[in-house]
Amino acid sequence: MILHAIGLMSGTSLDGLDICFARFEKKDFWNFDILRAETIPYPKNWEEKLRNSIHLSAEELLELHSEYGFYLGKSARNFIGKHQLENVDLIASHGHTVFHQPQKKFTLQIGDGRAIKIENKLPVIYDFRSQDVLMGGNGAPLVPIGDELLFSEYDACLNLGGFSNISLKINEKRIAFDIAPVNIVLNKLVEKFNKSFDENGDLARTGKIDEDLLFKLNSLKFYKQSQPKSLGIEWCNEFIFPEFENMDAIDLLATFTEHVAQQISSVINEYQLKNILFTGGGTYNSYLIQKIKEKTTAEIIIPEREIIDYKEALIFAFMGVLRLNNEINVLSSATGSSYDHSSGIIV
Ligand SMILES: Nc1ncnc2c1ncn2[C@@H]1O[C@H](COP(=O)(O)OP(=O)(O)OP(=O)(O)O)[C@@H](O)[C@H]1O
Ligand SMILES: CC(=O)N[C@H]1[C@@H]2OC[C@@H](O2)[C@@H](O)[C@@H]1O[C@H](C)C(=O)O
Repeated sequence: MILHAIGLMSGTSLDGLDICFARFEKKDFWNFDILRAETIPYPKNWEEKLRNSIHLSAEELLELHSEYGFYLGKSARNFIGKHQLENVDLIASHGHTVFHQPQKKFTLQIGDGRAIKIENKLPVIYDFRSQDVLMGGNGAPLVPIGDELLFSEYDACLNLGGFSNISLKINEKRIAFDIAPVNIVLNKLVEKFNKSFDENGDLARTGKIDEDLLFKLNSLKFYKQSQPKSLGIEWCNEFIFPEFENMDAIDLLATFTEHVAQQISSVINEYQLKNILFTGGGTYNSYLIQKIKEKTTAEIIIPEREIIDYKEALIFAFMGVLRLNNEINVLSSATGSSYDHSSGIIV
């Protein structure tokens, strides 16, 4: 079986919309080939709209859900036109997460899939997380199904995005969980320097680690919880940002980078991982990578740019393919829901 799919992913860092067009073929195993991929940076007004979405009234949020759906649909249409793609079988869209509170059984990714369908007249699969949280799961992370079926040659896959999450296999069972917030915090800290991110970790490199703050951060309850577990921006607002009052921004960057490196390496060491595939924009933060390497003997594998940047969009495209075939696309061992299932609304 061969299917060609587009995956749309809007990450927590709000740097842009990742679009990945890939070919998937199932023989004994699934194979993939990324054919085209692109990040469409958000225009300032869209970045702001999405960033402010948590403060909207219910009515305004519904309006944004439609408007952003058309934005996604048009972006996919432009991408198809620009690359003259004639064989797209489906579009799978993650949407943009506004609220994520699995303990209260809700999660919201805006960007109405029906609007994407109107713009493209192709099968669209969207809303991949809600079913899982209704079933008592965390609704995240979802990419482990792709790690399991497309990247099984690695001991573990680790994503350094807005948050850091890992998926790994123990006793033939794939588990996954969020490790710590990463770029969502680092990006906020560099706003003071009129930058959108700490390129290669160069600012953090010059700062001084505040041992008291480091201890406080490492003592947060989340780090002691057992998996499955996941983080949301609400958690950073409540537990991370209040710790930052009155401190030098450079030292905060240095301390937080050290904190992330410690949390990540402690997971690598705890599970005695031998080789780990690193992806997500934080992989370009050479200072953070250097710090992680100093704290573990595991092999850190940094793949080609296409995989670093588009693995998540690729896996959402793949989840759409699985959904269309009615195959399992959410692993309950990763999300903590009651059983493996095939998730996503098809229109
Ligand atoms: N050269 C670089 N040096 C340091 N950090 C970088 C570099 N390039 C990208 N980044 C970081 O990576 C971020 C983007 O990463 P990515 O696109 O993986 O995040 P995301 O998809 O929004 O997150 P998530 O996976 O949590 O949804 C940027 O906002 C920036 O913080
Ligand atoms: C609720 C939500 O959007 N979670 C994202 C977020 O960004 C990274 C981390 O937090 C991960 O749990 C998840 O995304 C990835 C793609 C996932 O579900 O696997």
